[in-house]
Amino acid sequence: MAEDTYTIFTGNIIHCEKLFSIETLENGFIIVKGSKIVAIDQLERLEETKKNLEISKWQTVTLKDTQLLIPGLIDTHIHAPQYPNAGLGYDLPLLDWLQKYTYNLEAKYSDLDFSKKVYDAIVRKTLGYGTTTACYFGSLFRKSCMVLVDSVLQHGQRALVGKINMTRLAPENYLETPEESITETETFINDVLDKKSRLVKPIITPRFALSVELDLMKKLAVLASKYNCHIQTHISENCDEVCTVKKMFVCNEYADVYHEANLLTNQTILAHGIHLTDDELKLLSKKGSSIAHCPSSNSRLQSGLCDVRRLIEYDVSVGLGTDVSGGHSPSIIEAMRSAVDTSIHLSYGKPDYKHINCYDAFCLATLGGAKALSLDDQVGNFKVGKDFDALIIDMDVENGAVDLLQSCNASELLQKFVYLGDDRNVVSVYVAGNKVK
Ligand SMILES: Nc1nc2[nH]cnc2c(=O)[nH]1
Ligand SMILES: [Zn+2]
Repeated sequence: MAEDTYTIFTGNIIHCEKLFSIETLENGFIIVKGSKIVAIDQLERLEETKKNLEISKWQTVTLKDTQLLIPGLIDTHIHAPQYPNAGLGYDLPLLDWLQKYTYNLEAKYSDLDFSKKVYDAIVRKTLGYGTTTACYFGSLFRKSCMVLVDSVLQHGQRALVGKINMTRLAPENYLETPEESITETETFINDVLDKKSRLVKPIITPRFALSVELDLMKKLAVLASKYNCHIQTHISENCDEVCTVKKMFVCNEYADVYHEANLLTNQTILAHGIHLTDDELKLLSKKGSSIAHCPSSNSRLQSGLCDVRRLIEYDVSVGLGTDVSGGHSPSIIEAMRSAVDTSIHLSYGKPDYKHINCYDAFCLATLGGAKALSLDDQVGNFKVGKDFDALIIDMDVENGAVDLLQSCNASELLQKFVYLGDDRNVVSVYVAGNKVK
């Protein structure tokens, strides 16, 4: 959208106003100027608002009764190079799965043509499912990670992109020395910053504690501080992983390792966190570090059931992640369903346990993700002043998975979307006011 033109969206609007409360406007409007939301209200106040804002030129997008305007979905944890393995190799738990399937695939990304092919595909696919912001793990290879950055820029997604750091416990051709790890990461950060994009930022990405020695982690924390960068890694995903970390680092808790390395900041996002202890959750809460909840992956790799309710009670920010290809699906719609299922499974036999519902999952996939990535000053809901990252959902599309067969109000359309929706129901995608689908 040109900076001086206004676009007025009218129709059903739903967003997570604050965690975990939904605002529904059955007959509402949002006014967008350039990349920003300048007004949101009930339709009867549109004329008055246009007058107040002195809007003389605008275009209108009028939603159908079967359509819904919602904030863009946020994937807080996804491995772009693992996309070719989505749906494959779920016969092994985490540590064996990494050795047998994952590192061998990721080692292929020294090939930049292969990188381009896969990265274009995953960025287009996630945008198609309505992921307006993605927090990507790349591969070990800096140049390949820049190919991912270029795909993201080309297709107009908002993203954090990380070059993995990994110096041990993988095949020879997929390791770097600690010296290379630091210099390549700093070069990568500068190369991404040189793109001068508002939408795409670098993120420091030590793979997990087993891949990187403490001294290197400390140096990466210094880089994060120097460039004010986000940090991402994995934590407490699998019981064998937790035991091995405790033995290798001679520590009481997994989180102590990251704490000692100064990697726990309020811009740190940790994937999984299934087996965290109460003390670790207190530490994460104190540090303002967040969890990327990846329920599909937790099932596919038989890692366990992550209790999101418990994380929220400890005041730890939570977003949703697909964790492709630990997770089989690149869709955050699927992750919302899986988050509800996991929570219901945890509630069995506990009469007082309040499992999360589809509205909670929607909050996690939007404002929750934005908070987890510390991007909630920019995205996550339709507050005036934020960027317009949004989806038009239509639950009555031809050849979709859903036959609507009755009229539905806005809340019912959202329920249908969470439980039955897929990319065919995501008819338009906007990132910072630009229509990218
Ligand atoms: N799910 C998952 N967990 C990890 N822990 C370390 N690396 C990985 C990975 O690639 N996927
Ligand atoms: Zn992961």
